[in-house]
Amino acid sequence: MYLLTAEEMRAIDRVAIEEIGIPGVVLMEHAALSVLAEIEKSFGDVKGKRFAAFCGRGNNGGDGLALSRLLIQKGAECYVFLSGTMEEIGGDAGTNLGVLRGVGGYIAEVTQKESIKFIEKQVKESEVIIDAILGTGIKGDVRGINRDLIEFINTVGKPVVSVDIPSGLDSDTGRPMGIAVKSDITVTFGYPKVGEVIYPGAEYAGRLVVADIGYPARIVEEINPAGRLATREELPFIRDRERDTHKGNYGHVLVIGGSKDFVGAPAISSLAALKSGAGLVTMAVPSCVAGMVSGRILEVIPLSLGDEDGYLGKVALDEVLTMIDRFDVVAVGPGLGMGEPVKAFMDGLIKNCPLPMVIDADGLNNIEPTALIKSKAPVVVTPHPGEMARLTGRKTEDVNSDRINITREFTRRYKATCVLKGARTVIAVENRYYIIPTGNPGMATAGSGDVLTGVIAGFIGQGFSPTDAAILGAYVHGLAGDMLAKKRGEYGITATDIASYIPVAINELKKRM
Ligand SMILES: NC(=O)C1=CN([C@@H]2O[C@H](COP(=O)(O)OP(=O)(O)OC[C@H]3O[C@@H](n4cnc5c(N)ncnc54)[C@H](OP(=O)(O)O)[C@@H]3O)[C@@H](O)[C@H]2O)[C@@H](O)CC1
Ligand SMILES: Nc1ncnc2c1ncn2[C@@H]1O[C@H](COP(=O)(O)OP(=O)(O)O)[C@@H](O)[C@H]1O
Ligand SMILES: [K+]
Repeated sequence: MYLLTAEEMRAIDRVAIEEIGIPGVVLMEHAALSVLAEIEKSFGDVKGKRFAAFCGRGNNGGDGLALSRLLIQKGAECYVFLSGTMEEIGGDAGTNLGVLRGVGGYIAEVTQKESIKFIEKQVKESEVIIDAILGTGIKGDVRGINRDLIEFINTVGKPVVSVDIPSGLDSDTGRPMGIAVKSDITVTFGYPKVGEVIYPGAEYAGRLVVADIGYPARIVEEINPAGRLATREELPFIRDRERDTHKGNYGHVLVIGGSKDFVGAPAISSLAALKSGAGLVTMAVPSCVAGMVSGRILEVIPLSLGDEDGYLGKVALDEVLTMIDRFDVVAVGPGLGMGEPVKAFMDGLIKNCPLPMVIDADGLNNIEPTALIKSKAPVVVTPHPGEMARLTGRKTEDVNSDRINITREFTRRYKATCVLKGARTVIAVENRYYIIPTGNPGMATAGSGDVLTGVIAGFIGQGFSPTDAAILGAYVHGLAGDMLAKKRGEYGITATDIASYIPVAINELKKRM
């Protein structure tokens, strides 16, 4: 699903209204009708119910005024609070103000903070608050009475429905512009806005409903926004397995990892690759830990490589490269540890490996990103924000505050599909990026990233392109976590639990495809 910035949304509005000739007030009516429909769906028949609608002076306020009139016509009581005076409202919003007055709606002008105490009673009597103060037209930090009203709405303790976007939220960054409404439901028009699906914006938006208000599809296609929200319907298609096939048809994944410091990580990735449907998985670890890990997963083929003081190094590299044509894809990094031998191993592997690679964890911690440019085959990197910080010479907080741009920049510079993990994983591929909506804080647990590495490699082995495998893998990984959390709660989920749910998640997805 397209994911839009405020500028892209404005361009769509402009083409729809000025070039195609759809009157703005028609779009506004559709917008209001779509919010009404969602209110009826969520709160039932509106007849006899009380609403408090806060309307700003721009078009977002106009949507709110049209909605208030529709509510009144359906038999609801609706107090309308304008953040300004009626004279200040013009254009399509002005038209709707006129119509609302025509049907006899109650309208109060709230122009200063001191007046809020006079409306408190009416607001507290209302069952639902409608937030139509600010939309995508916000400029700078929220000022004046709009700020006071947002502050007030957040203290009332009634369900809030936001029109298009929670007032005060930046449509592009998902950050409040000083302050923002904390909504229960946001009905957004046309397409979701970037800031509504990434954090912290997603938390402000509450349940996000995307409403079609009649923008012709060709407008967005021509604008071709870079952002996409990964949705079930648009995921790479997972085919049924053909009957006359064997394990050789589903890819042989080579997982390389482990060191004297970490023994479990490559095993978790190997298990996950199998759970994603890989035909064969070989797990290569330094010989010093081979005895500890091989045999833990009976289905995995163990491969013991030469070790250098407990780490993989040059000898291991030669061994891997000699037998590389036995495999279809390499997943490298989990548990490798740090140090010179590992650096040499990773450097040589990236330069010489002819197979697609998924590089994670210490596979990333031991390289400079410029090394990726020299890879012979497509590479997927799966850093968490800490790893991304090291790769790009930033602080982790800085990575997290600009996740999309940093991920896109990484892919552009180093020619690798980049998966930046964390709440709302971002995946950059060439000139697009995807936000993965699945996953939950229960997945913030040791080894859950190793599961993702195995799943992506497993999908590449089964014939998905590395970018498709990254998108599908991240979605499935998060869905497995969500299904687990739904069943058992978010506490105490382990990485192997997530791996064991990968087949369940794939099955669930296939049902809807
Ligand atoms: N016809 C269309 O295009 C359609 C548009 N649609 C709807 O319109 C919305 C976009 O409308 P928009 O562009 O009018 O801007 P909007 O979000 O109402 O904000 C402007 C108002 O906010 C104020 N304000 C701004 N910044 C502020 C700040 N920092 N602090 C305080 N105040 C601030 C600004 O005040 P001013 O600068 O004038 O003092 C002005 O009053 C969009 O989200 C969707 O809901 C749909 O109906 C479909 C058709
Ligand atoms: N709050 C969250 N919401 C969604 N996904 C999360 C959340 N926390 C963690 N995850 C997911 O869990 C995985 C954690 O990976 P990572 O940090 O590499 O862990 P590890 O290094 O222990 O394997 C990532 O895929 C990440 O997206
Ligand atoms: K709003």
